[in-house]
Amino acid sequence: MSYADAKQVSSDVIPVIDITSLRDGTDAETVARQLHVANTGLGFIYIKGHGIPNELITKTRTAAFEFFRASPKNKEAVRVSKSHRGWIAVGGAKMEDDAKPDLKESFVWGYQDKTGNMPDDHELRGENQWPTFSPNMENIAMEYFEAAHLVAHCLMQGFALGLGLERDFFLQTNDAPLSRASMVYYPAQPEAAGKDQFGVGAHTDFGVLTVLCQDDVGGLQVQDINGEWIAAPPIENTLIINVADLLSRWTNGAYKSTPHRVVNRSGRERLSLVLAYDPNPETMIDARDVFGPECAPENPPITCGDYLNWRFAKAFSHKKA
Ligand SMILES: O=C(O)CCC(=O)C(=O)O
Ligand SMILES: [Fe+2]
Repeated sequence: MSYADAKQVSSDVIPVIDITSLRDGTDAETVARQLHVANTGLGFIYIKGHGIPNELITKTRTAAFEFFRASPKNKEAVRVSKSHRGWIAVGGAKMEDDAKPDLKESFVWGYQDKTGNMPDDHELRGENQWPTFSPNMENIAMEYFEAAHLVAHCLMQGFALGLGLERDFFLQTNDAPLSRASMVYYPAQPEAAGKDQFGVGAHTDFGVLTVLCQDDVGGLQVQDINGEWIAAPPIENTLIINVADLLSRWTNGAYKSTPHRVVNRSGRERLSLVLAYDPNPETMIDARDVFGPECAPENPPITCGDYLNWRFAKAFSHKKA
């Protein structure tokens, strides 16, 4: 296998779990058990029965393409702010200090209340930067944000049940989430870009849970426990979700946050909708709350907000400015 290739494996390595009966409550326990097994294994799952309407996905993707195809000058007007809202041009993100910048651009937005305001309680909060050239963007993006949050909430409830906790254990401070949503555009990666060029270099996700809506192009790869890269090809009508670092910390390493990367060799452009779900910034991440006072946490307790500040400062050049 040449560099940056990935093994094609059978579908049970990355399980497919239908969450319909968790969403409607008809058999939450069975789904919770399946989620628990998957999270203590690879930590990546295809989710069926997620409930995000296809039409919403389609219109969000259309808005995203309209945005990325706009002129650099127009996109410049919403260039990413210090609070991580807006357009991140190619070169704005890299996953390792000495890596080539990722070959992607993205548009990032976050929670706002029904009147369009957002709390001013954390460095990673700020006005969403809606492009004036795309008047529908705000409504569509916020509709998608809410729909993806319903999936995240449902999954967090399943995880809590799987861990033997109260269903809403992970959702106690959750009314103004620190989550970020992104539209991520990967141009077709030219062969000449070199073998150390990735759409997104190998990384684990920072926060609690990632809800990914990929398209039919492919290119996502996940590292298995032996260090081998395996392909996570598109499966129609599924989302991919993965445990991120803060949930791994919350569960004292029982849930796995697994490295992944994107190599878009398809010759086609690729577009993902990504929700990096996190609860409110004040949420205390302490494994003793999950496993009881006798648990010896591998990491000291930290708030969600402090943890994300630390991770962001490392990863994004606009936060280093
Ligand atoms: O686009 C994808 O398939 C993955 C994106 C990703 O890993 C991320 O945004 O953290
Ligand atoms: Fe990721």
